[in-house]
Amino acid sequence: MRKISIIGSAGTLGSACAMTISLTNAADELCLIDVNEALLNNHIMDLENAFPGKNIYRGEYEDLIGSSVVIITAGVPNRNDETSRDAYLADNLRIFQTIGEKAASYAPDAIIITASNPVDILNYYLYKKFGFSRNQLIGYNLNDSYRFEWAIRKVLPAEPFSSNFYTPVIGEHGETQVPLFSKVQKNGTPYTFTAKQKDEINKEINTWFVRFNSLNVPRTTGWTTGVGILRVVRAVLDEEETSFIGSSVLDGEYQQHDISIGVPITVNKKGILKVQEWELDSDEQSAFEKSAAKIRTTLLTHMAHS
Ligand SMILES: NC(=O)c1ccc[n+]([C@@H]2O[C@H](COP(=O)([O-])OP(=O)(O)OC[C@H]3O[C@@H](n4cnc5c(N)ncnc54)[C@H](O)[C@@H]3O)[C@@H](O)[C@H]2O)c1
Repeated sequence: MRKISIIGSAGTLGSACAMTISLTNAADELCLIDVNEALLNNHIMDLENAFPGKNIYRGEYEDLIGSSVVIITAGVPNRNDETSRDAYLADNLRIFQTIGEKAASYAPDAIIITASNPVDILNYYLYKKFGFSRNQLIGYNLNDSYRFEWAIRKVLPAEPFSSNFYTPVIGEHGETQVPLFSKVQKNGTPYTFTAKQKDEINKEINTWFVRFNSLNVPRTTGWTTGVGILRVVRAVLDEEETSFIGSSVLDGEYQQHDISIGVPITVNKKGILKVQEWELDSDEQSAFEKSAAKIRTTLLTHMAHS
């Protein structure tokens, strides 16, 4: 019995995840939770018509019982004038106090996929405050790797759509993210970039968040995230091991402790089995260390008060 619950499911991300999951056979039961009852009922009336053979319903926190996977996309509304996801931290920490308590009491053994921002901090908060083990907690940051591929395709001349790219991004899900040019593969073969190409690709990545917000529409990236979270959900329901980048609480890997940050992880239905320790180029290593230092500073500033 594969029961998936989504907290924040009336929102852009949560409803997109409900849709992408419903399009597959990933869940036998989909429990949707949100404080915005009217909007959630609107989604449910729509989804149950689209998928009449599926068990999709509005739940309360008690209905988290029996969940194999809990996806958290709850958060305060997006604002267009922010340049950093950290701007939502204080408000979302308050929301996570309740969500963390409820998830820990009703679904203590579930795999928890957190998407709410800032994702590295909130994933670590769940670990530190509510007794989840680190293998249960995955912070969702795959959009960064998807965006790296998008930027590469934008910059490389006439790259056919049939080319298959592997484009991992580690570090913070934020301004200090680290695209791993040294690990990019095209059709399974390492790909080498010129310095100019790297600069152009970095520019696309580094200006993306501000450009997206400057459209002056408060909607976040529901489609990208719905696609990526489905991938993570399938991986954590499977006996087989899969690897991808996720934010994980570290315990000595990459010489880091007491933070959650984007790293390569191996997962299956038991959650995170292993953090893979890749050898990084020296510039990537120092960028990763800077990224970890930024997360640690934010944690020290905010967690002291929570
Ligand atoms: N990790 C990523 O890649 C990624 C990508 C996009 C957005 N995000 C983040 O995901 C979060 C959600 O984004 P969105 O666009 O779906 O926002 P949204 O405003 O559309 O939806 C958030 C939902 O959370 C609900 N909510 C608030 N407090 C709640 C609570 N205590 N319990 C249950 N539900 C609650 C709201 O009613 C709302 O429906 C934001 O923090 C956003 O920054 C992360």
